[in-house]
Amino acid sequence: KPLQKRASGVSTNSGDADGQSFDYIVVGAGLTGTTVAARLAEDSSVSVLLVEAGGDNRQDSRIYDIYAYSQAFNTELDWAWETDQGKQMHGGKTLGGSTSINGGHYTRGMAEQFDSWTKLLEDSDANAGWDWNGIFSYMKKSETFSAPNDQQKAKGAQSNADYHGTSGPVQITYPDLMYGGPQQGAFLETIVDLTGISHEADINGGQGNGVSYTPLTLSWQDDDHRSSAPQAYLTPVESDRTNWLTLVEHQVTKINWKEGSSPLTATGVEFASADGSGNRFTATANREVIVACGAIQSPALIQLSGVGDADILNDAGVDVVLDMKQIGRNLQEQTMNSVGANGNGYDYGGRGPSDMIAYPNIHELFGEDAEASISKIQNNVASWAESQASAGQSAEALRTIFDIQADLIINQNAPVAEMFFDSGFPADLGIDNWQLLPFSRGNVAISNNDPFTKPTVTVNYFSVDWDLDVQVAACKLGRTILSSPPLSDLSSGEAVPGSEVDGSDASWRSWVQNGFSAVAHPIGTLALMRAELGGSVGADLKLYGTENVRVVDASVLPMQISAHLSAALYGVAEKAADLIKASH
Ligand SMILES: Cc1cc2nc3c(=O)[nH]c(=O)nc-3n(C[C@H](O)[C@H](O)[C@H](O)COP(=O)(O)OP(=O)(O)OC[C@H]3O[C@@H](n4cnc5c(N)ncnc54)[C@H](O)[C@@H]3O)c2cc1C
Repeated sequence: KPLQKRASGVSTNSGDADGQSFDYIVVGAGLTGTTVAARLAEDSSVSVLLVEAGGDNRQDSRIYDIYAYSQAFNTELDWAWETDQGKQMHGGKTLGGSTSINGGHYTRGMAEQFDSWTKLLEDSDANAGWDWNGIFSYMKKSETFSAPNDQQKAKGAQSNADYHGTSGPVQITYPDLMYGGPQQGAFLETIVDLTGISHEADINGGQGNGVSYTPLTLSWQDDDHRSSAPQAYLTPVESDRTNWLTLVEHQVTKINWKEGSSPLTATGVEFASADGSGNRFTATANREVIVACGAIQSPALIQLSGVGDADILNDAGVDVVLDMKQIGRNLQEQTMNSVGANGNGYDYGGRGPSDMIAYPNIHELFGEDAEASISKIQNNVASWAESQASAGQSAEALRTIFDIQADLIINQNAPVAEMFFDSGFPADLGIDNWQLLPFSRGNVAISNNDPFTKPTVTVNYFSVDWDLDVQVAACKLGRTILSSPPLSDLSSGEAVPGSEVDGSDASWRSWVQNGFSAVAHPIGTLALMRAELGGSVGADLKLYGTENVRVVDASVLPMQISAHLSAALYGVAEKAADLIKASH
């Protein structure tokens, strides 16, 4: 019997996957799903189906134009989840997921933060490569770094070749229209003067604590357009990889299980048109189902498939297949407030995007109040674990995790805030400030059995008040920086918050709490940790209790890192692809 010819490339036709079988079915064509699917499909003897709820918008300028940041928000390209406290969290609903709508800023965090993940795993998995060295090598594998050219160097960009890859799919470099005016350099000088933070030539080698010009995920060979996950991993091989089908505009509605199997064995997935209309279809997975829907939709999909906290599933009307209360817990999201001053008419000297970022540690952020903040952590970490227990596995489990987090902050100088110097937002001289390492924990839970109802997202922002201390300290330091030389020489006065904040702690706290936004860096909801700590996957990334379901996306990060997330996640996804390949 001749082999049936299977469809490949990017399709909107459900019939191309319905009733078909594939070796691997990858759910969600965002950062991690696209990376894993592409690497698996390098083996021409296996077949790969990648399913994406959003459309293929690669030709849409809101996607490819790196200067169009935020134009996709609250459109069909954005999940725009509502969260507690009336906030909204953005996430890409399009081929490429959040890499198609994100800011493109490329930073990696601190080596010790990755190393700490091994402490959360079983002892037997301590050498499985879930540490800085292991993930750093995979970050490099994903990357082609183009060192700054002479004009970019003249504007301040520097790099260290040892930190970067030269032959990976994701293009990393500086924009041609990089700002060359006085503002970025003045911010750098001012924050170094005020805090003693070190000026790092290239912050992407695991040092993480410092202030630096930082590169972006964009391609100079392609007019400085965005180097999204599909532009990197799919577009170049789209017509060659006849063993790889990407089905867009279709949402996976549940994972199908083999009746009575234990551990649970996935037979494939059910899917439907992403507008929620029409029939349910089925595709079969010969080997594995790989979940990559991001930290909000992945736990929701697993709950819809009958795996999760029995109380949540019962309330939602979903039959319980496996009671695992940790699914969707341990959510960690960050908070942002921006401060700004009007300029004195100086020339920006380019178009950006902004690329000057500071990552202060607790001493640099709090200055003379640092010891008090350290004592606050030491004296309260046990009670915080108690107060967050319902969003974790138990108070005891959270205590173990919080002790590791506290050690990173207190003893390893892990950066506690990001201060992103933003030319033109919210005023000429802008600083976006965010708390990087919250102790507050939240959760994601489906509210009914309709896969097209978005899950309930509860972040519990600032439920540990130290998180608010950090957010306030960053905004205060931002104000001080804006009013100190040499940056203040470029200013004609503070614009935000201005007279709304009189400088008292109370006025800062209320301004921050009223005005903050979610950063859109959710992680942790299916964490890479021991089950007793509230983890959902082990070092092989297999969902506990299952035979052939892996999770490869931002859900698995057990704790926040002091960086934007994409660099780390490309590393995680590259590593995931290798371990899946090696296991068959
Ligand atoms: C507004 C914004 C700005 C950001 N800025 C930066 C930045 O400057 N630098 C940086 O490094 N990081 C940034 N990030 C973070 C980074 O982009 C994300 O952390 C990363 O993309 C997450 O990867 P992921 O694979 O977990 O999820 P995603 O990339 O979000 O992909 C998940 C995909 O799954 C799809 N999906 C979900 N459910 C289903 C389903 N049931 N069936 C089929 N498909 C489904 C989604 O539509 C989506 O395409 C930003 C993120 C956002 C939202």
